[in-house]
Amino acid sequence: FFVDLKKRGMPMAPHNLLTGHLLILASVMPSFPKDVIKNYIFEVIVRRFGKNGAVYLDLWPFAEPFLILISPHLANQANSPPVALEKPNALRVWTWSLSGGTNLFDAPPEEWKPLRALFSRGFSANHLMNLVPFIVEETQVYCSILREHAKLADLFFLDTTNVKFMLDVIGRTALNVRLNCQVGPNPLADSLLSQISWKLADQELNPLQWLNFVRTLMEWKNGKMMDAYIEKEIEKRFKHYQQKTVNSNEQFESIIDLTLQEYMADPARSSMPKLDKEFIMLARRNIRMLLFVGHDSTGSTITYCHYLLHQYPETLARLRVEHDEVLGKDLTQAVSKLSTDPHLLNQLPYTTAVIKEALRLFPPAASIRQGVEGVDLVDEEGNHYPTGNCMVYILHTAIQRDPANFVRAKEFVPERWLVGPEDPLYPSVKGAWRPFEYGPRNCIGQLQVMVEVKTVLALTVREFDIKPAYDEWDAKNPKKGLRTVDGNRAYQVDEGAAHPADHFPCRVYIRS
Ligand code: HEM
Repeated sequence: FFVDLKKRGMPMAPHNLLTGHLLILASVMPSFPKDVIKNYIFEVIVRRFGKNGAVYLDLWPFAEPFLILISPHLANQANSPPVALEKPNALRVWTWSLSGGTNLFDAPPEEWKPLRALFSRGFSANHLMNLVPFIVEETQVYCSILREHAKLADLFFLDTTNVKFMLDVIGRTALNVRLNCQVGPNPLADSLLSQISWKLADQELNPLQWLNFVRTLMEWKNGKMMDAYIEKEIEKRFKHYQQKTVNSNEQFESIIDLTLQEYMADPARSSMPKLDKEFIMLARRNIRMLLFVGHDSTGSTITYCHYLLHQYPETLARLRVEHDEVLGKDLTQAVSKLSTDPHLLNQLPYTTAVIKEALRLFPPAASIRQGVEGVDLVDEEGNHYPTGNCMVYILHTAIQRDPANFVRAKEFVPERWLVGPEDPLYPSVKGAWRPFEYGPRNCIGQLQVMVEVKTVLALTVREFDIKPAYDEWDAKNPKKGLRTVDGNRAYQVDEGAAHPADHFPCRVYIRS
């Protein structure tokens, strides 16, 4: 396949019949810290050997052929059907131990369409505002944990704290249950976190993964635990649904409640006395998947917001002014104001810009599609790139940090999201900001992310100063080798989503 691509003049690094591009990959790796996310390495290969932001990469026997993209122009085409709808099998190897089987995230097109329709009500803008009081409630627990760390004056790992915080939030918004994993053990949260940690970062690239029997056993055990917990909660939601037809005053409904209503709206099902097996399986798998995608990337985004705000004190000051203006200077009032009037979150344009800019510099995800035989991408010069037989991989970090796409690309400049087309800062390249991807399979949870992160920033940045403690951590834990990427110590590592290296050691202080 690669010999043929090469004959047709497709861009790639020098190719060896036996080792493909593995040695090229190995030659780039030493210029990065050992634990770095592979996307940084792929970017170097595209820039060195690619053409107009595309390169073919052969990592056999570890992976299927890749077509890697760092051009917004080509990425936009990859997110138009038919390529936009197809997900590769390699992705399923990774996601199924988390979800237990096919789900909205990885389903083939014909199964995906009805699933997306079934779940979309739970993610609508209107519904999201109902969630704010519950997000606020979990944020109060989060703040009390930060206060405790401030009191103890200890070094702790902000990213780990944020991941648990977001698990509590997604437990609430997806399943209507308080997991309380910020403050203690919870079987569902613990099994999910164990499942993630058992997944070798390189699982999808390792053809011998099935030899690890202990992991297989642990994945089975964690899966059973998650299924049992979720099934019990789904049954509770079904009982609630049945009662609710009598008492329709209840305000709050989680994603599973709305999905259940949508499912039962079919007249053939409306008189069902109990839930059918088909729905239970579908709900179980998708709730498992939502618990994963709904906490991981958002936790990382909150960490990077704090990291960048610490590095840019003027931005932090401006953010605090916006919160004073919209929520009042009395911090004790902010909680009740947000809970009673969640629409206040729509009056925080600078906060929105801060989050968008953090997602630009440190996008927690990338995008992957299965190419389709006979479908080519075409660059600005008219060159064709066949997608058939390839996983089409779009590198968000590379696109979003590229000076060709953004003025002052490496700097944290939220102001760029507030200016008009006449301003040189204005982001004018179509598809250059794509943390949630575009097209039919874009992130269904993106509005929820913005609501969650705005709430957290609104309730933390005025009370706390969060200071990275990497220097202190490194002094206590000396390691050989590189420890920064592009000057950043909090470079991204692969932990499901992309997270800051070493879980972001930090100290927190209460502001006077
Ligand atoms: C900062 C946080 C998040 C980021 C950056 C993010 C990013 C993404 C991206 C890039 C995709 C497309 C993946 C691809 O093209 O291969 C995606 C899909 C998806 N995301 Fe998110 N996501 C975030 C949070 C969430 C949340 C909170 C939820 C739900 C509670 C969620 C649910 C989903 C689902 C279900 C899909 C699959 C959609 C489909 O195929 O129809 N995400 N996300």
